[in-house]
Amino acid sequence: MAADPFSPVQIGPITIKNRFIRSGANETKNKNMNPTKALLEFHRAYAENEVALTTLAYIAVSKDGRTLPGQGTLSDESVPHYRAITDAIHAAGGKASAQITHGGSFCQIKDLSTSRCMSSSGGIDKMGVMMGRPFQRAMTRADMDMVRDEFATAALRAEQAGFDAVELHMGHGYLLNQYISPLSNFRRDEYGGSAENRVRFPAEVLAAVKAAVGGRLAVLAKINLVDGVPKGATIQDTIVTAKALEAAGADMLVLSAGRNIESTWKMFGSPLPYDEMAGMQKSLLAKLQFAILKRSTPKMPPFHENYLMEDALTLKAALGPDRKVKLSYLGGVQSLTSARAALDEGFDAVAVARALIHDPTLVAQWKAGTRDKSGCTACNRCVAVMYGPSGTYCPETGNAIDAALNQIYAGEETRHAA
Ligand SMILES: Cc1cc2nc3c(=O)[nH]c(=O)nc-3n(C[C@H](O)[C@H](O)[C@H](O)COP(=O)(O)O)c2cc1C
Repeated sequence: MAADPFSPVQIGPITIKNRFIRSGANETKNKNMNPTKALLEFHRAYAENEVALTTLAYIAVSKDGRTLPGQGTLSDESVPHYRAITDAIHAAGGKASAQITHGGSFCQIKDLSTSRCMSSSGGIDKMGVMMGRPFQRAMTRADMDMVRDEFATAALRAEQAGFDAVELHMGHGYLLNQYISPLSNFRRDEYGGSAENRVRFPAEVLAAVKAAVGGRLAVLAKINLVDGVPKGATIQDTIVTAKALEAAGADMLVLSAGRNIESTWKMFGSPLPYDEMAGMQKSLLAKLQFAILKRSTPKMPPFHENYLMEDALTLKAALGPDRKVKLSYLGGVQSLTSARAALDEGFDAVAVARALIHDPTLVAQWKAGTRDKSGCTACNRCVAVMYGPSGTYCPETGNAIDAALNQIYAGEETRHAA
């Protein structure tokens, strides 16, 4: 029977009050790797407006794992800052998830990281070429142990900071996806080759996180259904990936698609505004990067709601009726009607990013019955401004928790009052 969108659902050891998850979307509202009051207000608004689980996006497991200056890390220093945010979310009736991640070969911004970029495989990285830091090295077993332990430590710090869940980012081309995807994994050991081998390290990381916090925090993994380009991960690969992550103890899989360089259109179901993004860059190399990405974007059908449904249904069917792992549909949920359609298909929850960036009160409006369709046009200008000084907001609505908040708080850090 189809779930009521406003009925609770259990994810591992936690229960969230309804089926709506605010999907992780880089807020870039941290300063010196610590969250700001703007980040607190950003997420408080979601919790006050009926989002059951709001995800603080891209929290790097180490300083070297960041890809943008406004991203945070879970360090001993930042724990009290994050505690202030989770307290605010809890007081507003919501729950908080920390998306923990590492950029791997995407960590090319020289001022951000201290060491040479590392990835599943060595060589020249396409993004790195344009950022002036082209070479990445293949991770050794010692590197893999270090990163695995960093994920587990970050999860423990997330628990200290009052988070209810952690989400391991295994999609979109970041480090753990650099193992899963055949576009970036050329290893010849037991961590490369078949889909079973490619998911082995991400599954080890998940098992370490589960051993650290499982039973107290929900452990989610965000994965790609498909990479969306020839030679990329297929849905058959992802069936193997999902089964391995379920066996490693994942409580929920959040089902995304596409890679940051090769196939952003697959991730978003609509093209990125590359001209606007190029215009915001100072360096010629960065402008060139966006021009190349624009040229490589294929002609695609117009954006439509629930654009990842077909692959999501294939995966769900392959996991079978007795699957233990919960599944969150994601991709183009822009109305209560499309959210209901996903729940009617048997998904346990829906994750929403752009429609909630456009209007953080949307789920409350759905609950009150005052609105169905979001006004978000999937123009993706929120992605373009993410690289600017205000961090992520909707330039179309300039919503209540946008740049104004950043001005009020001017990057002020959020220290817990206690
Ligand atoms: C501005 C912006 C930033 C994003 N940053 C992240 C991120 O940090 N981590 C992540 O997993 N996904 C990120 N995403 C992807 C979204 O979580 C989501 O997968 C995608 O937008 C499709 O969902 P939607 O149709 O509900 O927007 C971002 C999306 C947007 C629009």
